[in-house]
Amino acid sequence: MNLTLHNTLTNQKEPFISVHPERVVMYCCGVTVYDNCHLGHARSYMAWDVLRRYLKWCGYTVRYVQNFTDIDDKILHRAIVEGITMQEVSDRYINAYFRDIRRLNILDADDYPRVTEHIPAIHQLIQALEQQGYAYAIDGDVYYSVRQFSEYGKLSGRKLEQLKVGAGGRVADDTQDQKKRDPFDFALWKSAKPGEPAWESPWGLGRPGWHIECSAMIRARLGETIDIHGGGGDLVFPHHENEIAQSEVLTGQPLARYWLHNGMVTVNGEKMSKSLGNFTTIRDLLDGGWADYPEPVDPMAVRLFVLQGHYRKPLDFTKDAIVASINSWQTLKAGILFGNRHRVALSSPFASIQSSPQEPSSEDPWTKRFQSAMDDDLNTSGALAVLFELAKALQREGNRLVHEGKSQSSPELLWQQWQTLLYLAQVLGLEAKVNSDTDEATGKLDEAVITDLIQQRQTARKQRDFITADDIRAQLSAAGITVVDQPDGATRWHRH
Ligand SMILES: Nc1ncnc2c1ncn2[C@@H]1O[C@H](COP(=O)(O)OP(=O)(O)OP(=O)(O)O)[C@@H](O)[C@H]1O
Ligand SMILES: [Zn+2]
Repeated sequence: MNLTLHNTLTNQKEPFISVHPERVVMYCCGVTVYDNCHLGHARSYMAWDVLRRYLKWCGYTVRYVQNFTDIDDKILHRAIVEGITMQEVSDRYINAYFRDIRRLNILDADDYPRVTEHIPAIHQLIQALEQQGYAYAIDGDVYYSVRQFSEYGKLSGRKLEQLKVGAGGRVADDTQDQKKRDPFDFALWKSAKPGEPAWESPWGLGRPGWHIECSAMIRARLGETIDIHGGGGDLVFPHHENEIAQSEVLTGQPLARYWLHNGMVTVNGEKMSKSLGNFTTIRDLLDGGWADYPEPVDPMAVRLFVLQGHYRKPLDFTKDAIVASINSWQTLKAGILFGNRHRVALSSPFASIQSSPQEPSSEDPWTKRFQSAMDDDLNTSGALAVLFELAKALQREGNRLVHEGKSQSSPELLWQQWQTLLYLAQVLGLEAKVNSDTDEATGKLDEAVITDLIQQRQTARKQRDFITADDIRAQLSAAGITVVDQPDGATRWHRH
């Protein structure tokens, strides 16, 4: 196990060593649930999903917790506009979060704490800070006294003197800010304004500030020190800096050993964000609702788009980049479905396809290269290069099978390469679902494979390569598919 991860705290790549040798505890800041998720959110959660899958493959038991911010000015604003409660807004967008994020094959977290469920834990933490002189209350508001924490700024590398006054985060409020003893202080608890949802507290009716929620939820659900804390790079300051300040002054322990931050998805160089209005939702992208490319995009192509870049770097969202990923996915998918497509021709090891692929040996050269790329701070583009090489090698053999009736490598070797491809692709969450109506025992082709073959045949016909076109027709016919060319140039098919 040689995993190195870039730690924002030290600004360098460090060997990963967990607190407990077999377990990894991870927390990542979740979404504020007032709207549908966009591609920026998808990128963040995909990065942690890949890290989690990789850690599991490395043999760790991973506990992964991700919160939902369900108290926030933006949620409240939406509730007022729609004439519904804050909880109705957050419930709706929590459901939407699951609907969208699961389509991208991002695994569910082990736990999704919500702020509204942690009000007592938040009170306890604020009280402890107050008792020890790190927080003070004024007129029902409570503030963290930043100058009391000598290490403030250690994550972002900023010195207090350089900080912009009033950068308290998105919960900052002008009138309340005027009460602070020091402009750098930030709100832990905010007194209720008329008509706002509010909770009883030792300081009167109010609601928590934004930063305190993560400190309180980590403490309540995971303890004093976790292994990995993740989030977008835009959260380093002030959010994560404040989380450290709130938690570490009390425990004297690091809140997290490794702080990981993903780069932003950008549009023309600017962060994709709801507030800037330059966002594309996951849903629109997957359902053909993106004006630049009004066709449904395969969720796996979106995954490829994200994983082709390094998680720490900015990722510019353009039509060209998405189209390139759609095409790359076709290549990888053909490799992933190699066994399903050629099982009849290859018979023996392909006769019974298992539902989960066989784990490759650690001595396998493809696997070693994949692993060393991933060990290098999750170099997913390097890992993908290995998958593409495997897919292309299989594709060449597939073509031989179709054209020459036999492959160059033995079916056993092809089986092994194919299993390695399937297995490693799954470590990155890349899977081509075989339709449920596929009858694997009889070797029937599933729809994705058929459509793919028909597309290949159409391309061959356009290029006047009628031998390949006829081969594909024969292959489909052998699998029980009749191909009918329509007068308008389209091709239909049915099972015979
Ligand atoms: N454009 C983006 N690229 C990458 N990560 C992002 C992007 N936008 C948000 N994130 C990350 O997604 C997670 C949840 O974000 P959150 O709900 O706080 O959204 P946000 O930053 O307020 O976005 P918005 O301004 O669009 O509402 C955070 O870790 C955040 O850093
Ligand atoms: Zn957080």
